[in-house]
Amino acid sequence: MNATGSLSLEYRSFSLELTEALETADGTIDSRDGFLVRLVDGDGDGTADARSRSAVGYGEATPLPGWTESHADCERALERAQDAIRTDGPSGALEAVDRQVAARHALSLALADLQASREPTPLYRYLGQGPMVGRVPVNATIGDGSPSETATEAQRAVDRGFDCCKLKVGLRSVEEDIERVRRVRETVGSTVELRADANEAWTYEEAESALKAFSDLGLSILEQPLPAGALEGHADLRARSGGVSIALDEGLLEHGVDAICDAEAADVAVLKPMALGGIDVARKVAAWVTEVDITPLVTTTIDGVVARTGAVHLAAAIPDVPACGLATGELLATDLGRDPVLLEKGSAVVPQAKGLGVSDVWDP
Ligand SMILES: O=C(O)CCC(=O)c1ccccc1C(=O)O
Ligand SMILES: [Mg+2]
Repeated sequence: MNATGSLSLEYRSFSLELTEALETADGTIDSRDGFLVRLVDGDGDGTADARSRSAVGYGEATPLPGWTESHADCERALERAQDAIRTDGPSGALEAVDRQVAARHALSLALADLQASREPTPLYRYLGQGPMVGRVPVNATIGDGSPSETATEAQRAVDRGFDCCKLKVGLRSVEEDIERVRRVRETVGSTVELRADANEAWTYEEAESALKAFSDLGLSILEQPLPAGALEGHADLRARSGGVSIALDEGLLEHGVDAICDAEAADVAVLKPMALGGIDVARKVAAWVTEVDITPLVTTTIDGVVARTGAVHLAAAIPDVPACGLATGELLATDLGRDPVLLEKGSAVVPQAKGLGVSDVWDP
């Protein structure tokens, strides 16, 4: 692609309601507001040759308070990128959004989509240079609810083909959360993988008593039981987790890989491309954590189809990735366009078209 001149960035805002608010210990998510980004690379002289050389890349910035910059800061960053890309090309534009992770996510995704489309190769192969990957395993995401509501939701997910369910915990007493997991286990049987995400809700003592019960119930992963700051606490929990893997999500964003590794605070690292600043950054973090024997897994921040599909490509570029939190499209009442990712028997079918494989998203 040309360094300067022919590359232009456009963005438009969107608001996507969830079908039902997702209750987490961090707060309730009921709508996702952000910006769809389009990069157009073309000489624009109108000749057939120029048109055949012109290409489009899509990106999405969907800020989430507490995880990324604010909506207003994101918009200002995209404005800067729009100016910078004209004068200084992609590297100048990336520099202009360097500290706004959602805006950087959008720009870097649009650049990667454009470049992969030109090669032409599916985005995950452009990212990972690895073999063809047909599908990546995914988990169902289940919000807070009573024990019987939670069991019903989990069974519904299993009936639709999921074999891994992640339950949001930490909004009720630990006893009740244990009861929820118990009811789910009784309902779905022993072969379904169960995980829980406390989003920092617990004290050490609460986490310890939850882990004891969760271990007996065959829970595979407990995500972020303690506040992000508690690296030592997570390391201590790991030492007595009874076979339950400890995952850090908020903790990874706060401390980075080195500190987590030094403290031996995690078995699993949760990678959210929107919060890390892009799938390119997340891909590097994935390689880095793998090297220090931490298992990477990918989740969305309940994003629109552009960012969600980017996250599917990221997961496909990670060898032997465990089930990822990518089945979040079904939580949205509306979306930016047609979903190119089919969910089938607990897996996301990876698009094999060039680039992201997302089209028809620009016109609302
Ligand atoms: O991992 C999943 O199943 C879905 C993603 C998810 O749980 C999430 C979505 C938005 C914000 C935070 C989180 C989280 O993992 O803590
Ligand atoms: Mg989490």
